Amino acid sequence: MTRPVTAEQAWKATSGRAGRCVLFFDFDGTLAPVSDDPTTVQPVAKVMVAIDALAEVVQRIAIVSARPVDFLRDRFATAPHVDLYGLYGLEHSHGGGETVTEPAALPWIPAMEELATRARTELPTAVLVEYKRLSVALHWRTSPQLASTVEAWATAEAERLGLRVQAGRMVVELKPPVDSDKGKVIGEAIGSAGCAWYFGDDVSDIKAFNALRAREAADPDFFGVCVAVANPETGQEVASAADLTLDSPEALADFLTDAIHVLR
Ligand SMILES: O=P(O)(O)OC[C@H]1O[C@H](O[C@H]2O[C@H](CO)[C@@H](O)[C@H](O)[C@H]2O)[C@H](O)[C@@H](O)[C@@H]1O
Repeated sequence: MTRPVTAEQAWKATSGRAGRCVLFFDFDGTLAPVSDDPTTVQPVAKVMVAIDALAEVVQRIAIVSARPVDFLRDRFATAPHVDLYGLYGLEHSHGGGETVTEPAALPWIPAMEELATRARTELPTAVLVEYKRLSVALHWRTSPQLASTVEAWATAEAERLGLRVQAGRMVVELKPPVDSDKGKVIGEAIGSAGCAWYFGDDVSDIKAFNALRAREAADPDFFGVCVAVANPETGQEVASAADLTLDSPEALADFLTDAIHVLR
């Protein structure tokens, strides 16, 4: 299909191949509204209802997130058919099965634990340190004036320890130097699907968009749709890279609910 597409055109094109289509979703800011406390967020209830219904018509549904799989499993406990890719693909779990961790990342667990402890000691107490076993996220949402302090600390630690830095919405994350990102996840997880949608809100999701584009370029029969969930923090960068833009996780819930009727 020649771009730009409308939502109606995109779902219509999907309906002819729904059984060969994968729906990929980012979590924070896409399925769940952003809030100050990362530990308490939940997906929008109506999204969960729509995902359940869509799972019956599409080939597969997967979450591709920077969160650990355990966190995602807790949120998707009622939807074991949803595949989970956590920590940018360093962990995954399929069909409610065990969590598999990328072996190359395992030796980094002690360094990450130590890093989180030092972050709590060395950074201002207003910075929220989120230890995720294989990565550490440093949040300044409740104290935006600390952004440059946190970024400078993270950059210095990344250089000192040989870690990778991932920027996000009022957060910077330190990760092991293991090749894994949302683009790589999508490139591998698409498998032999004939169609895929990716929904995301943050800069790390652009790599997933690019992976769909690359697949489309390599396979003219493949149909990919990239959807941005808009927000003032990532601004135009994600929206510009997408085919379609939605206003919020709540708008995504309505969008998916409408799609059920087209795909059935
Ligand atoms: O890949 P994602 O699922 O989108 O995860 C990205 C980051 O999401 C979380 O942080 C973001 O959401 C928090 C809760 O709403 C918010 O407080 C924070 O400001 C956002 O950056 C998560 O806590 C991070 O670990 C993820 O990297």
